[in-house]
Amino acid sequence: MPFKLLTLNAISVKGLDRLPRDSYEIASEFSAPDAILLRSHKLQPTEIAPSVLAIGRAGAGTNNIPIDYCSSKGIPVFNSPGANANAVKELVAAGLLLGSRGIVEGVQWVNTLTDHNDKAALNTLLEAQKKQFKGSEIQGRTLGVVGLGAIGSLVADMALQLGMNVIGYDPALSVEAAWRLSSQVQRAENLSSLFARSDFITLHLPVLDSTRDLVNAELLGAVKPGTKLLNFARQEIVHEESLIAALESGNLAAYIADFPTPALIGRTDVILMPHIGASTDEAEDNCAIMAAEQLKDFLENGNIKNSVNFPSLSLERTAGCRISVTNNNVPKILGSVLSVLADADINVADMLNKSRGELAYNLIDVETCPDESTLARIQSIEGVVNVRLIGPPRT
Ligand SMILES: NC(=O)c1ccc[n+]([C@@H]2O[C@H](COP(=O)([O-])OP(=O)(O)OC[C@H]3O[C@@H](n4cnc5c(N)ncnc54)[C@H](O)[C@@H]3O)[C@@H](O)[C@H]2O)c1
Ligand SMILES: O=C(O)[C@H](O)COP(=O)(O)O
Repeated sequence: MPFKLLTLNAISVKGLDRLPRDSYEIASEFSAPDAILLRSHKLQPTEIAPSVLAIGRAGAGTNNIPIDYCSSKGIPVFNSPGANANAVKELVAAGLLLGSRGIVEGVQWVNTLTDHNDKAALNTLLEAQKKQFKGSEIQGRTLGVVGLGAIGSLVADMALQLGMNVIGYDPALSVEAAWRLSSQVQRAENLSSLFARSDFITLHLPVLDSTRDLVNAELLGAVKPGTKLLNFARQEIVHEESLIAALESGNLAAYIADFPTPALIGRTDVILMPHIGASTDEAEDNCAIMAAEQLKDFLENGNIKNSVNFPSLSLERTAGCRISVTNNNVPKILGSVLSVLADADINVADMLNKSRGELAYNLIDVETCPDESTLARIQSIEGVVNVRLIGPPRT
């Protein structure tokens, strides 16, 4: 039986092509899909059918997915870390320049000159008026980067290459991200210090309960007059009323962001883009390929890579069947599962077990495939969230 994959956003064909059509049916409507692949679609628990085994986010942020609900149902949610980072970095470069030079106002003004048919007169007008659009250079200015993961570290490098000083803040920097980071990036001890020292501040962290409204009146009160804030992460990270107050006080000179809201649209001190940070051919392909390959490996082998709620786990296939078991992360459950297999005279060829937070996940390769009643006995063990029989390896 082919796997049914429900897509809830347009997903790059290059990604979908990683899923052979003899093994995968792909459609934007299915009543009982095996997996869901999406981008920013705001997924409601009611849209997740009981048949869903996994959810793939072709992108970085997973705040549009009800993660706690998925964990409670034993559904791993995957994302595509780093796959769109370069696209965002390039837009941040544009954002720094849009915030420093009279580009937006200048282009808008030029577009009003459609009835000027005389080239020489037009040129005289342009030369007389261009002083309105004078800006300043970013070289030598200080950029504060909040969040030094896939995007933040690329932005930091790009800014150094443009001759900026870079200060970074990330309280949970991963070891890989730390290795990627240039030694020229100065470390801020805390956010207030970063906000106080920067000419530009750029946000590259996820929206979580702990980061919602992180940029508040106190932090915005600490900035130097003339500071510009860039937000290509998520609107929810910036407290909107405090942002508007900081702009109106003149302390914050500009807000350049990828997340328009009614209160921000039309302000001359705000430049808004329609959430296009990851909207490049390259990023869309990279994200879709990564998400599709991760879902494929999970559906066909139970392996997990780049999940935001499950542990990473990969076990090379042996010839026979594989069972995956998700359970609450408490003692004795794995022992009970193995007892059920022993009672059914099923020999274990290989196994791997890992936990993350409140969940544990196990892959058990068996020499004979268990029948429905053996699987039902495993499912009935207290603390088992779900059990799945994965057929022999596909070639
Ligand atoms: N505009 C867009 O189209 C677009 C595209 C991609 C990603 N994003 C957003 O950018 C976010 C970051 O993406 P990424 O790929 O760099 O993710 P990432 O996971 O590689 O990096 C995020 C970093 O933020 C850090 N962090 C967490 N809490 C923090 C805090 N309180 N203060 C400072 N740092 C903190 C983490 O430790 C991590 O290093 C995504 O979660 C998404 O919301 C937006
Ligand atoms: O978190 C992300 O990856 C970005 O916000 C991109 O979202 P998109 O896939 O809807 O463009």
